[in-house]
Amino acid sequence: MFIKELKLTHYRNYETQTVQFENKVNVILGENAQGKTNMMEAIYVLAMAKSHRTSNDKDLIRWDQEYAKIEGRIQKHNSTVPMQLVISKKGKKAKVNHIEQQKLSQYVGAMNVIMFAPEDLNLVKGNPQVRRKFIDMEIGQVSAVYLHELSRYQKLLQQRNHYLKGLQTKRQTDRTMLEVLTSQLSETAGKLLIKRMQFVAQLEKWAQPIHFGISRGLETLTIQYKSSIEVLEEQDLSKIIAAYLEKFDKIKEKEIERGVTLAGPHRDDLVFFVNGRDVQTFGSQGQQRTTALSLKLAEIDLIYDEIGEYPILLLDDVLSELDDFRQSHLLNTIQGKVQTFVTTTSVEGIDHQTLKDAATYYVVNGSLANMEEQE
Ligand SMILES: Nc1ncnc2c1ncn2[C@@H]1O[C@H](COP(=O)(O)OP(=O)(O)OP(=O)(O)O)[C@@H](O)[C@H]1O
Repeated sequence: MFIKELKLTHYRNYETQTVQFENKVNVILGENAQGKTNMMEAIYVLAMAKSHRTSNDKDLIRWDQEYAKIEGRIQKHNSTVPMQLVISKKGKKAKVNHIEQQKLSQYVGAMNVIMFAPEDLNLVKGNPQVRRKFIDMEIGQVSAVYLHELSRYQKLLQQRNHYLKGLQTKRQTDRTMLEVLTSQLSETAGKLLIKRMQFVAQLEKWAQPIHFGISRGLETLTIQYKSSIEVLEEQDLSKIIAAYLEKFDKIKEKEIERGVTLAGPHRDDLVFFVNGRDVQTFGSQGQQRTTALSLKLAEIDLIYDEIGEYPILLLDDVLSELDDFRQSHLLNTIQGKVQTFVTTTSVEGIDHQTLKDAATYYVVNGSLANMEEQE
């Protein structure tokens, strides 16, 4: 799939901007603080209905305005799909094919993007929360059911924590409600866990040959899903639910004492190994970078495998950060099949071949122009 046209209204430092894009590499050039990242973020938000860099939607609205609007025409399976997202102080409204989507979980997935920005190195280096968010966002792109289960899980978790706090302070003494919530939580946790384990197996399958290639055949990447229960190989839902119930039964007193839920997908993590060693602890900067890049590139194949279309790739400020070998590896992976957006302050350090075949845009103070049309 690819974006044919993007229109921004009152988005960050853009007043109104309409731009046509081609199904190839699009380079967005500009000095610092002109609006390069804002443009990439707008494409990401159009797809995911949330930003990768702020959880406060109001930040996306131009300072002097009441709402922000992102509209896109997406070419997909031989048809053009209009998408629209309006962000106002009251909330978000999303449309696909001019039809308003009642739930954002139904909207997400109509368009698929993969963002690779400098902070994605935190995927390996950062805390478990970053990796959990990565898993949730990526599965969510291809599974509306997963997003639905995830929001159910979060609600149940909140209720359960609230109830545990009540027991802790002895405002509550009856534990019946705790049992009900534990059983509902265990069932939802089981469904999430199975999806996550399937995702991680696929991710490893696609990332392994990519990592092997980038490391010139020297490194084998493996990924382990770390769960708060003993993970069962056969991924049988009823057995997993039983394992959660058993776990909760064991830690019941501790949970009441602490007033929080101590097991479940909200505490899980991913561990990346290179040649059997934990990259977070033992990996060099280069190995961590290669791991993050391999995971992002693997997602291109993974999404294609799931939906039969390549996603759109957003490389924000990272291409010039990669050495020539990693750059050419990346470009070989996407060549001719993945619409790619690259932001940079300078073309220096970017592979010649990439620039030769690319469309170049220049952004100054919230205004984007196609360099060829300018000439
Ligand atoms: N809600 C907003 N309304 C208006 N302007 C905003 C808003 N949010 C951010 N900006 C402005 O957008 C500009 C930053 O744009 P952006 O982050 O896209 O920079 P960039 O071109 O990617 O620069 P760099 O190369 O430094 O990353 C800043 O001038 C900032 O003040």
